[in-house]
Amino acid sequence: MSVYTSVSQDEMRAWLQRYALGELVELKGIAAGVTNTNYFVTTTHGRYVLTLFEVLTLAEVPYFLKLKSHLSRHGVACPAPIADHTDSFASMLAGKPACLVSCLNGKDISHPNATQCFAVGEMLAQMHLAGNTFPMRMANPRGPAWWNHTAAELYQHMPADEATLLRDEIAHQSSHRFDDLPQGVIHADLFKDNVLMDGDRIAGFIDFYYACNDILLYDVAIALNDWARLDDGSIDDTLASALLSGYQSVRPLTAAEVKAWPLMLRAAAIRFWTSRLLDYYHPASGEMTFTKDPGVFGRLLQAHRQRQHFWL
Ligand SMILES: Nc1ncnc2c1ncn2[C@@H]1O[C@H](COP(=O)(O)OP(=O)(O)OP(=O)(O)O)[C@@H](O)[C@H]1O
Ligand SMILES: N[C@@H](CCO)C(=O)O
Repeated sequence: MSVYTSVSQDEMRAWLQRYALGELVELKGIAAGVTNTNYFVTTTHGRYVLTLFEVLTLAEVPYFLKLKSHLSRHGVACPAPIADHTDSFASMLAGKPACLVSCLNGKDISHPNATQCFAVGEMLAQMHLAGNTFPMRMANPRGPAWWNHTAAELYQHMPADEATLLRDEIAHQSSHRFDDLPQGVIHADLFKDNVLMDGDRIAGFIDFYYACNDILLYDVAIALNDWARLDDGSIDDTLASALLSGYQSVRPLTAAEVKAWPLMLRAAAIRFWTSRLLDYYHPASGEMTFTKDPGVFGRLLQAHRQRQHFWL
């Protein structure tokens, strides 16, 4: 399904000469994934994942690959990019920027248990600490400025009560400053489908393509809003507490973060409500889109606004 760009065995064999990875044994397309083309590549040296970037340019890719390399070198569970004989992580293949990363032994899960939520929180905090020494910088492409101007265009399409809620929440968020909160490298999209699990162990975080510099607590809120959310849209107290305990077992939250936490959960809900609304009302033309339900995040925002207890 998500093999948009086909790579032939011959093309792959020739491209592999750039690497010290032996000879091609098998090349197999991966059905999962929405944005990029991915293949499992087996060589005489081992198993790797090939990604052909369908949107990012060759100039844009190094930030993400260098970040993954940095995190992996620091022990954070994520794929390690493989460097070629020119010491580059990416080059063109079949007309697209392409890279090879280590293949992780795990699967994404849709119904995590508390142990798994604890492990995700713990690894996220490890990632935040390891990110402190990453020298490159990236602004958040989906921060408040983005949701502000994107939502302004969406209100006209939305049911009036939902538009009022989104408008009111964005105004409320704009009146708060979070400058005193710890910042660093964040994943910014740590949903369940972006973590491969091996039982209760994290095999690896994947899909770093929204990674950027921003408020660390915002990343925790994004993860909690997905990992602790049940099928009926409600947040499970046990899963939420487990994720936060895991996080704080590595990096305890500051007093300023504890104070900002309720609003941060709401900010994280706005981010994905807005992006899903955008996909819903304006699906990108010519692209195969798999629109996810925006309403989930509207209801979650409403629930967070009424919540009295925040698991801290
Ligand atoms: N390093 C890896 N090791 C093992 N499997 C991987 C690895 N990277 C990706 N996969 C598999 O490939 C699938 C698709 O990857 P991914 O979700 O990154 O696709 P994408 O199209 O690049 O991103 P998205 O779906 O978020 O737009 C994953 O669900 C996972 O099954
Ligand atoms: N994780 C996002 C999609 C990728 O940004 C969502 O579920 O809306």
